[in-house]
Amino acid sequence: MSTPPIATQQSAAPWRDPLLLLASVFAACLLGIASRPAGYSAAIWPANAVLLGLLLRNPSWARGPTAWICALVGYLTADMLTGAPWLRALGMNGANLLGVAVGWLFFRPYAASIVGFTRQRAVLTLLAGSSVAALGSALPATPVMQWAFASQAWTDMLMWLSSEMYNLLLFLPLVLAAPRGWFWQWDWARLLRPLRQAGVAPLLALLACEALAYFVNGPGMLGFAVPALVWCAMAYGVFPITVLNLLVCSWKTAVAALDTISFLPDQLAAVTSFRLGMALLSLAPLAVAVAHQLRSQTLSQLQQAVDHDHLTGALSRRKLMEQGARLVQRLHQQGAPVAVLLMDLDHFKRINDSHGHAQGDTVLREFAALVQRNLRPQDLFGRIGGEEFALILPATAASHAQLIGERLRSQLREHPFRLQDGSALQVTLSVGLHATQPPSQQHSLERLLAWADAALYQAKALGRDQVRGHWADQG
Ligand SMILES: Nc1nc2c(ncn2[C@@H]2O[C@H](COP(=O)(O)OP(=O)(O)OP(=O)(O)O)[C@@H](O)[C@H]2O)c(=O)[nH]1
Repeated sequence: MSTPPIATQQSAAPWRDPLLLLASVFAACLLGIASRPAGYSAAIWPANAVLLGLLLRNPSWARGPTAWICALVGYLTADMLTGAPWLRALGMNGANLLGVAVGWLFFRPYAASIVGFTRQRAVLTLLAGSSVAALGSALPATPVMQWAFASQAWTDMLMWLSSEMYNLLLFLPLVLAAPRGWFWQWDWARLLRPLRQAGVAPLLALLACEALAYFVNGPGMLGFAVPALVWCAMAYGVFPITVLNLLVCSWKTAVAALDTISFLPDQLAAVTSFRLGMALLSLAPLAVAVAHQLRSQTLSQLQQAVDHDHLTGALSRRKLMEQGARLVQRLHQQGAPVAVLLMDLDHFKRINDSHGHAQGDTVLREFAALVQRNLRPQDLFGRIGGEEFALILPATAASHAQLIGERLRSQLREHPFRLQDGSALQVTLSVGLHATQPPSQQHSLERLLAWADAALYQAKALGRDQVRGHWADQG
């Protein structure tokens, strides 16, 4: 699945993208600042992941200085409006920006697969890139933290690193997997579609697991949600699982913050272990959702290939017979007429022999396109084999079917097939048709096709380039 940039869905005003970036960074910073314990850096910091995700989704933004300047303004404004000294804000946010730049350089070659998670390896790429980006900001941040909070270098380094891993592995997938246009449209019907399709059972299982984890408590509670998250991943898909991962981890973080962990350096081991554990656990459901999404896409591509003729895009014979039989049966039950047309290009072998197989293929393709332009959505069009095609027209009387056959025949006759030497090739069509006379006639699709075939045989025998009908009283 290729996911186009979030922010290119509407008419592009030149100020809109930088403003969106600035506002996103500013809002994400405020969220992080709200989680900041007194006297230390924030417990969660989504701004870097949000910025990195936006830059990866909109590659042109990162090339000029505007996006980077807007991002810095967003960081600094949020920090200074909430009372941070300007020198500390500059140092810490410089480290944030450096981490984003390192992450962007790492992810840039993989942007096509990581945006929308279109390859299975994207989850491992996410882990590798997030580790590099986290290190890219933790290294320059460490001396700033030491200076700002008079703490120990090793402690600051690990606190920052684990926080960045947590933020990147939870917020970045959300931005990367957000569906097309989601940011602008807030299309709730579309967002809730997975829930409507797959039902609420996986979600209820998740709530039950979390309730159990809350009451059982202890270090093992981190893993309680995993089975339900895996179920949600298979049921709902990639974007919903990034949202659920974030909600579950935020909930666990809030419970841990109220209960046992202070998110201050004096609990370095617990904080680091908790953050890394949470972030790494979220990769399992994400990997399942990505694998499931890719499998579904492959299956639907295979189904498409099986159901359609690869040269002309018409239905395959098998699909036509399957769908057509159901359609004919339904029309019989409704007492509605149905017409069946068998169409065969005249002297097609000569086209192949005189102008080559490739030219023959072009004729087949253009003929199929011509027919398809004439179809209603409810009509079925399939390739029976070689240069023979069938049309099943529901609720169509014989006289109307005859007109359609004539129209296709004359359109093909006038269609300008251009040969390589510039000359024109004329192709003609023979059509045999049969239409049922409801309510008395009830015949199988095979029977209707056999009668249409008898009519086609007549059309060929009478000189080709014509439409012949077969009526039931002809036997
Ligand atoms: N180019 C091309 N030729 C095909 C394809 N499938 C079948 N054919 C050719 O279609 C030709 C059909 O020839 P015939 O069955 O003798 O029919 P015709 O020449 O159209 O003669 P009439 O039907 O009697 O008018 C054969 O030469 C096949 O090789 C295809 O996918 N591409």
